[in-house]
Amino acid sequence: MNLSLLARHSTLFSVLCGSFAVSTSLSIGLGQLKNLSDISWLDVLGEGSVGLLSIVWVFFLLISRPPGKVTSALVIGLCCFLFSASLDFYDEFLTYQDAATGLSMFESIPAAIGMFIMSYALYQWHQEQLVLNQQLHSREHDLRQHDQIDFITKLYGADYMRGQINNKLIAPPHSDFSIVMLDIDNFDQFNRKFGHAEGDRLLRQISELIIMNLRSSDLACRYAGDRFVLLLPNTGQKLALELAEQVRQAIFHLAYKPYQHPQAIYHNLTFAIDSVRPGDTTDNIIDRVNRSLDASKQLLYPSEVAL
Ligand SMILES: Nc1nc2c(ncn2[C@@H]2O[C@H](COP(=O)(O)OP(=O)(O)OP(=O)(O)O)[C@@H](O)[C@H]2O)c(=O)[nH]1
Repeated sequence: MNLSLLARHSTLFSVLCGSFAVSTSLSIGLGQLKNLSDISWLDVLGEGSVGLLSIVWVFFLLISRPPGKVTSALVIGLCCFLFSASLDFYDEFLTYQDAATGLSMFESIPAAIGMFIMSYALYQWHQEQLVLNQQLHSREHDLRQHDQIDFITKLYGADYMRGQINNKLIAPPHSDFSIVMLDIDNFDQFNRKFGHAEGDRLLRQISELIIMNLRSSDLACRYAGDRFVLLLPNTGQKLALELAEQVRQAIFHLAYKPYQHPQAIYHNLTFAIDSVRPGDTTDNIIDRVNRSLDASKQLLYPSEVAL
């Protein structure tokens, strides 16, 4: 279970605690304890479970979704629901005098409002998912092999990439096929300054930007660490250069804000391009583009790249 998103939802966490605190104070302030014999334990179990499960739902939302309008609406809707559920739960232990009977009369109103808010948010979530599915579809070429997907970036890994290059080499006719290898500059420094979890988040965002800038026929893979490979079928070197430069520009303009760091951090990529030549094998293409990238890095950062 990845809890890294939890720390970014402090406001929503306060809303959850606030709704719980208000319902508890209202109930305790206005009610009087029932006799034990008047308590229906079956109702306590049922209503207690509803409240508890609402909290579990909020927890899973907070660890699954990034901050944003849809997440806020889902959590606020659930908090309204939890507000009613907790009043209902306290009802089982408390009786209210005439002046406070309004509380039990109106206790279901927040739940209804919460359901409306959640319905709206679920519709927005559905729209969001349609866009994501479209992106997934375009990067997958109809074939998804889950065991070959990189856990952090959700891109295909190096093994899948090798398989795809192999297939391309053995399948005639041999049209233009270019390979771009990209490497994030100074990623190690970023990792050391902001931590590994932030590094993972940055890798994810960069991967999403890469996908968004590719055509439906292209494939992006995570080769290793901060190094990515783009496989571009039916693409000569000139077009490959244009595509790689578009990706570089997109990432260069990503204003990435690490957690609790007010200033945006910008990143550059270095890339190398190669095209399949007659008699090539998968290993020598990868080796060639790898060496070409190392050479470019060495020119840009002479002291950092090992020979
Ligand atoms: N957060 C995170 N870091 C990773 C992962 N895999 C590799 N790294 C880190 O990526 C960094 C790669 O370092 P380098 O190869 O020196 O890359 P660099 O700092 O970009 O240096 P240049 O390529 O010369 O610009 C190291 O700090 C690795 O620990 C990962 O999955 N997540």
